[in-house]
Amino acid sequence: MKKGHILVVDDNKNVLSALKILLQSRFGGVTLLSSPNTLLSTIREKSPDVVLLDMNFSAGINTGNEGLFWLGEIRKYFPDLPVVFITAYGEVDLAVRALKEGAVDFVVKPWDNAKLVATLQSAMELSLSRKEVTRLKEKQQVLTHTVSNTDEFWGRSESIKNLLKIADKVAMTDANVLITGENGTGKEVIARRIHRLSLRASEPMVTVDMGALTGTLFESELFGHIKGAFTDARSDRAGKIEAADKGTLFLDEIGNLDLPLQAKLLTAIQSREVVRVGSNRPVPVDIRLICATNKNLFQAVRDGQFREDLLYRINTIHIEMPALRERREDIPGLALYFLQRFADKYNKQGVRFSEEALVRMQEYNWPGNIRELQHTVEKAVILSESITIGPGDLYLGPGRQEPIPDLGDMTLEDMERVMIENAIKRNNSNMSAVAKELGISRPTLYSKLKKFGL
Ligand SMILES: Nc1ncnc2c1ncn2[C@@H]1O[C@H](COP(=O)(O)OP(=O)(O)OP(=O)(O)O)[C@@H](O)[C@H]1O
Repeated sequence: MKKGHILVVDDNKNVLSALKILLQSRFGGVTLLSSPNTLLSTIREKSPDVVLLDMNFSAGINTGNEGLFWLGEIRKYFPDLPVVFITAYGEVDLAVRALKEGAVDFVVKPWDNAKLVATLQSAMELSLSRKEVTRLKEKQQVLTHTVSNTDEFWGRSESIKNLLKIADKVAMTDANVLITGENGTGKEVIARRIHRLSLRASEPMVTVDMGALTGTLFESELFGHIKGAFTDARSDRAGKIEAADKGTLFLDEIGNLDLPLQAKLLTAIQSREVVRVGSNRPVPVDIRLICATNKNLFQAVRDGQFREDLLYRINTIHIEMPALRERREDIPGLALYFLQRFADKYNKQGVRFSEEALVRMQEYNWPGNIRELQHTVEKAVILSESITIGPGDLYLGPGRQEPIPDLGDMTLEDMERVMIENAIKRNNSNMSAVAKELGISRPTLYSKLKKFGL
């Protein structure tokens, strides 16, 4: 399919008609202008992807100043719109000046058709990727402004108060932050809060889930690629690191990154530059890095699975999210917060918890943490037939409400092991059910089984 819209500005009628014939068979649309006087209003009206601009318009004057003037105007009002100059033979010095002032390329008259089309096509790809970045930034701004403080509820426990104090203080700096903690403890929520309170809040926070992609695709997702770098690379594309320029890059599940990519990421962080796949041209980037993981990266370093120098780079400030069972005093507040939210969403105003339901929630261990509490409350609001949600409406399952055993001298690891062993027994070794009950993914469960030799 033909795509892209080219605006051609040249005072020579013959040039215009020749270009029209050539370009309309290759691009989605062509607009011709014989004088630049209405250039800005035409751009506003037609939204072209590329402007092909002559350097001289007044008869007898060939200083190129007119072209440069109009280039300046376009850059002022439409900074993302690529401009390609068309110059007379012998004006190459002038064209070089135009490149310095922001034109993306130039072609010399009389032009070679194939070369001209190729030049416009790559300018158009540039235009599309600039538009994509702008779109992402705008979208992010909308998100940043619609997520207000009321979308967070933290609680009053000492551990949470201390954590928020550190997070809010570090937000204003550009320090890299590592957030660790079990699944569902709010690592992403705290990352968003740090971004929102930072000086970069009007720029995007770009999230990359390091567990979702592998190999070249992943590398290109992070670093971008140039056309032809691999089979599916049909055009130049900026990666997520470039898209986060001037904003925050949130790398979720950083513990899943393999060693070769850890080395590339480290180089990018140290040099503050990225090199797109297939290119050797570094592009400068200005990012604030926030990483999250549920893995113990210090252990991963000892096991040779994570680079120590990278860990040292990403954890200038380390925030450890407490598990919900370690701050039980916050459970009722969080439950009521979610109750209010879902009562509004499902139009069940007036719905409330019975005393027993609140006690049961406070005693329960919440292996899936806040995410599990949120789902439990949502399900209860949807399914409960009375205005009062009782313990039975929480569907926490009999196995999950066992009294907390006397922990004696047990370490955190011992407890984890016992929890896994009990869950395996309860679920007759059905590993999907075990993972679900514990609120962790199957790969996480298997790596824990391996670790404990179960
Ligand atoms: N302080 C909070 N206030 C309100 N909701 C929260 C809070 N913390 C977490 N949540 C909710 O709990 C869910 C899990 O939070 P989040 O995704 O931030 O956890 P996570 O630790 O990043 O999880 P994972 O490790 O599984 O990616 C989300 O739906 C989030 O909205």
